[in-house]
Amino acid sequence: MSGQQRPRNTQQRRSQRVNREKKARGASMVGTRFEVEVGNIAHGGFCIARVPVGDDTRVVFVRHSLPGETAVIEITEGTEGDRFWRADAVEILTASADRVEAPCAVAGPGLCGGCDFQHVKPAAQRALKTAVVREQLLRIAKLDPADPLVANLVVEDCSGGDRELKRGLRWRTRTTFVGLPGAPGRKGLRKYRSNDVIEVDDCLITAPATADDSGLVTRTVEASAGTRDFQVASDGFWQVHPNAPRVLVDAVLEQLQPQPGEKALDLYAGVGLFAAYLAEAVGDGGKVVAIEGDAAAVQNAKRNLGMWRHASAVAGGVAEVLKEEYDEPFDLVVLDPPREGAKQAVVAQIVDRAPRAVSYVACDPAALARDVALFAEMGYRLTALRAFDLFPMTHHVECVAQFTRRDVS
Ligand SMILES: C[S@@+](CC[C@H](N)C(=O)[O-])C[C@H]1O[C@@H](n2cnc3c(N)ncnc32)[C@H](O)[C@@H]1O
Repeated sequence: MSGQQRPRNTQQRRSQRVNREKKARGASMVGTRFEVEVGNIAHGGFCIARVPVGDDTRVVFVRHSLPGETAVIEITEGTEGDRFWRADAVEILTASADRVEAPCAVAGPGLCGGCDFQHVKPAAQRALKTAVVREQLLRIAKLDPADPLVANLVVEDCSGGDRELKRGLRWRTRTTFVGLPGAPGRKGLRKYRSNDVIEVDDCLITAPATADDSGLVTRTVEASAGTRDFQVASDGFWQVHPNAPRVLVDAVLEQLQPQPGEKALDLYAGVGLFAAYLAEAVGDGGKVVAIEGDAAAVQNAKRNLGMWRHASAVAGGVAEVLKEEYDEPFDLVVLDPPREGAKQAVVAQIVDRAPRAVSYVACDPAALARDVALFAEMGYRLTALRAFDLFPMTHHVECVAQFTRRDVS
């Protein structure tokens, strides 16, 4: 379509707008190479580098690199006018002592987008994640670097001594493969920030026996507070790392210290993992309410909590159910929201119930940091923090944060 032609439909209008914006941002930088010194790790699995552009510098988010390395990077996204570019490290000139040969043959520039840290020793991966969690808490939640919760934070190894898990391999109990276009029967995974698929016959972070995809599956959790079975839809939410349920239940119970007779909320409850352990601990003089948005998960939570009359599972959005059905005090709250975090409305609802302790299971440290700031504004201090390496080889990290009302010692 020429510049003079009027766009005929929304798609053409959008593509005209995108072209105009691209022109304003200058020529594409994709494919351009620079030699850089790689700086700190950032949230998202890349390191920060800067390249000179005229009198200015440009920030570049570099994958497949490590802090302190010198490397040749190749720009993968960005135009001359953009404030930052994305790049892959395509040649390492001075390697970090933390660098290893990636165990996976499809990890690396332009290949599978599933892992970020295949080229990093497992212990060093945890150190990178520790740095990211700290940085988010300092920058977003404005915590003091000298605060022992920040200064002493260490992302914990969750392999439990298993040889493959210790190497960061064979931990994913669920992986969604996609069909390889034009090759029936062959499968793959998507490239980084792309819809292109790369063939992956054997994903090394995927556990050998993954769930089949029909009906219910039984998951057994052996936590310190006892062994329990849970019914989960095979396509429903369940913690992906085999040790995650145990590790998270132990951390949450350690933070909440539930007592007989107490009232507890399990928010974003899934099939009632935390609610079940809380129900046992508070006993029939107490009360546990699990709130979950996914109807199938709620049906399974009802089954999983069925043996306790003082425990119930309720379907609906957390903010709405709390407001409409549970506008009453609770002693304890555990929440495990999706990546975007709990946000203002839910934090305010939690604080309104005046719990003596809150345990917050967070899969995104930036969202956690935003919610730490909200809790602080509303009178709840961050009083304990643990972080777990439940997603080895990727930049993801799980945190469990305890908040305590300021007037509770
Ligand atoms: C990270 S999972 C946690 C599940 C559970 N705590 C567990 O460990 O198995 C988050 C859950 O929140 C649910 N969810 C997401 N947004 C919600 C909302 N606004 N209200 C209620 N549940 C929600 C999802 O369906 C999902 O089951």
